[in-house]
Amino acid sequence: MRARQAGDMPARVHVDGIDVRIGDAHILEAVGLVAEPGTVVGLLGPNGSGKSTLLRTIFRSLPPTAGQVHLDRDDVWTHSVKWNAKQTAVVLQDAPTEFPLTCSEIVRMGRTAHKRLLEPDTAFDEDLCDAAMELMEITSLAHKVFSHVSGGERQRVLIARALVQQPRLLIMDEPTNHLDLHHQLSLLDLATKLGTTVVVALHDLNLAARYCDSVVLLDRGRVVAQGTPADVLTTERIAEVYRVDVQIIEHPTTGKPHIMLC
Ligand SMILES: Nc1ncnc2c1ncn2[C@@H]1O[C@H](COP(=O)(O)OP(=O)(O)OP(=O)(O)O)[C@@H](O)[C@H]1O
Repeated sequence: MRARQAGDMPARVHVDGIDVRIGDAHILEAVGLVAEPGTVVGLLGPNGSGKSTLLRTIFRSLPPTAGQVHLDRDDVWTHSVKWNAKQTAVVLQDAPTEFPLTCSEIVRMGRTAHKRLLEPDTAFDEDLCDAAMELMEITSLAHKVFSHVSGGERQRVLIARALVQQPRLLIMDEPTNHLDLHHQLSLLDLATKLGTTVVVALHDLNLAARYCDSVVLLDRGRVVAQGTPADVLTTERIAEVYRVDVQIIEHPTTGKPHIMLC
């Protein structure tokens, strides 16, 4: 399944000098990052370091106090919600569960950004939704009520909804949280193959090292380091930022850094 519409290119994301202040709290300070088109960029950092807040400024949910977010040449904050919905799909940590809708209806909602009000689904929409549900292994859940399925199943429904949106940028906030090991690996493997640009907040450093082209390490609202996982994830930095002693080896199969607790 392709994550984009024919003719649409994956976005280049440029976040520059982002500050977020809420009341007296300075939550993000001069944060910047670049996600090259079609790459997977991991946002890492301890609890409260600012990952979700940064993602919210990128998908136009929380206006920054200063700084800019560009998708290619477009400043997302100068465009409408509708425009942004055509570019960016978002999978968040805590999905509302009160919808009286089936899983299939939730997935179909992903097509809304590309349609006019009350425009019926086409055969193309149907095919896209069927393919996304198959890919996320949720076809058997199609007629189940979204709020009645498990946390991991709900997460996979929401990922399928994001895929049918055919975004140029896919943002995911700790998408592996509710997923079992098989679905964690297949989701991140899929992220590397979609061809769209992906910015994903992750807690699992080994998954980040394995699947991300580059990572941005945040601590207390500031970028500590960014670059390839091998450059950023050093024993010294992990000890400093996470307050945990680790050993790092080269994974015998993937050749990627593999982090082990001491
Ligand atoms: N609306 C708000 N008002 C005040 N403080 C806030 C608000 N939203 C977030 N914060 C604070 O900003 C900081 C960063 O929060 P954020 O959710 O971005 O962190 P995170 O890195 O995503 O954390 P986690 O890994 O726990 O999900 C936290 O200290 C949080 O308490």
